[in-house]
Amino acid sequence: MEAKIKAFMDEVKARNGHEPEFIQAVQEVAETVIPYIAKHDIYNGKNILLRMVEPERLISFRVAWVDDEGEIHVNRGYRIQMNSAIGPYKGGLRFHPTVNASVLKFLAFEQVFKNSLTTLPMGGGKGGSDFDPKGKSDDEVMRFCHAFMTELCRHIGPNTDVPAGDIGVGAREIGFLFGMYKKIRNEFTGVLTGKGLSWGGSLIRPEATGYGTVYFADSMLKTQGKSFEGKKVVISGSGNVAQYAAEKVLQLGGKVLTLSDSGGYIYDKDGINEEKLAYVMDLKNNRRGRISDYVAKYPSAEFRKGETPWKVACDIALPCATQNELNGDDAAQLIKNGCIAVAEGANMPSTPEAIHAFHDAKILFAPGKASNAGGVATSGLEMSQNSLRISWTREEVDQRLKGIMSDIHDACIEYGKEDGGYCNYVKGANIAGFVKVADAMLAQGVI
Ligand SMILES: NC(=O)C1=CN([C@@H]2O[C@H](COP(=O)(O)OP(=O)(O)OC[C@H]3O[C@@H](n4cnc5c(N)ncnc54)[C@H](OP(=O)(O)O)[C@@H]3O)[C@@H](O)[C@H]2O)C=CC1
Ligand SMILES: O=C(O)CCC(=O)C(=O)O
Repeated sequence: MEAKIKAFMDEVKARNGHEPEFIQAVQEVAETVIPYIAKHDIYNGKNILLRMVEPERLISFRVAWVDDEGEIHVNRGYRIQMNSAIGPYKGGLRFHPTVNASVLKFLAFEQVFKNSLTTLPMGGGKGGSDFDPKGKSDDEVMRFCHAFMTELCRHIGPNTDVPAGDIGVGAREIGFLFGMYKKIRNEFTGVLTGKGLSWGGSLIRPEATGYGTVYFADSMLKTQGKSFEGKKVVISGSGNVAQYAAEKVLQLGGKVLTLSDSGGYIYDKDGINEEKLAYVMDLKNNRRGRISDYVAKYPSAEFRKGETPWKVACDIALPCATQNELNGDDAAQLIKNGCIAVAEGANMPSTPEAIHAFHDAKILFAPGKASNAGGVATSGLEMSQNSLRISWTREEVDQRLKGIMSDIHDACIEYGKEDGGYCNYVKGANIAGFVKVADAMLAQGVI
């Protein structure tokens, strides 16, 4: 089996050698899915996984825009249309200086499995730009988004490809992107998700990724008769996912000790309660400030510059910032401090070494493609509401989100439970996600 996996990865590396994040994501899937394929005749000899690692379409384009001083800037825009076997391409747009083809291909690849796990009919895609919205005025962000959509609009549509937000793309950016799509195409349609409530958005979509991550972690804890009640929780990030993960942890009786951004993390030993979280939401979403500002408002908290929060002793860790933010040493520290569960709100935040450490220690570990799938699942619910031209209530969407997260948890258990009872959720998510897409690809022939 080792030889088979190596031969497969050699071929992937030969074609994508300069794309480390993409290779990392594929390696993790290959290690769990190739042994499964070997035991199931219908997939043998079809090169399904090799077809799945090649994007159906990779679009790259120039985005030229003018800043407030009249200076012209050029960024690179992308859309990776990875796999459409089970539905239109679906996945977020990331605006961040680290964006490149490797990062977006890893995200698009993960998205294929994640979207399959949601049980909704969505293929996988991802896109974005190396544009950095940080420090830009609202007008500059608007001009960039309009320029970006001027090209992207040719490649997307409600039955073709439906983008949404990700790092650096929130409600403000989705509004500007939607406005330009509508103007150019002269149609009001559900072409993006994460829209404002008065123009086609869904209740609970802003909360969905963070809430879903905590629902998934709660399901994992329940398998051991445990819950969030009274648990110390360490969270990284302070953006969309981190904020609503923190909100749900508080609702379930947990104590949130940390939040972070790329400048460092804040540690509040008294806990970040609802009032403090409301301050963070205003700071980040309206004033667009830094997490370090928290200690000026709440001086009993500490700001630890340039560090990640994994040294803080906790029961549960929720990495909700970015890829590879939690390495093998961090994992060892968490385990040493008695951490019992890790659920990824971000995409691929744990390095392979960290994941091996969690598995070796047999602690509960949920990979992002399972635990953060609530965001895209609720985007799928937004698409359904747009098609039906109706709006479901907050309670109705939340109930559906809970149901979907519980079904994903069950699917991971079905495919990931090992002898001795430990559930390898990475294996479970990869195989459960693979089966549905692979079966659709088999049915559709070699295309
Ligand atoms: N939004 C969604 O619905 C979904 C998001 N995700 C994933 O969740 C993660 C967070 O996304 P989201 O909350 O939407 O994004 P936001 O832009 O709202 O927030 C991102 C947060 O992560 C921090 N961050 C970004 N890059 C780094 C870095 N290199 N080092 C340390 N901190 C960093 C940011 O800090 P700073 O402001 O300093 O950059 C910010 O606090 C991403 O991995 C994303 O792919 C997954 C599923 C759905
Ligand atoms: O809501 C969506 O379509 C995309 C969410 C996303 O980008 C993700 O799940 O990583």
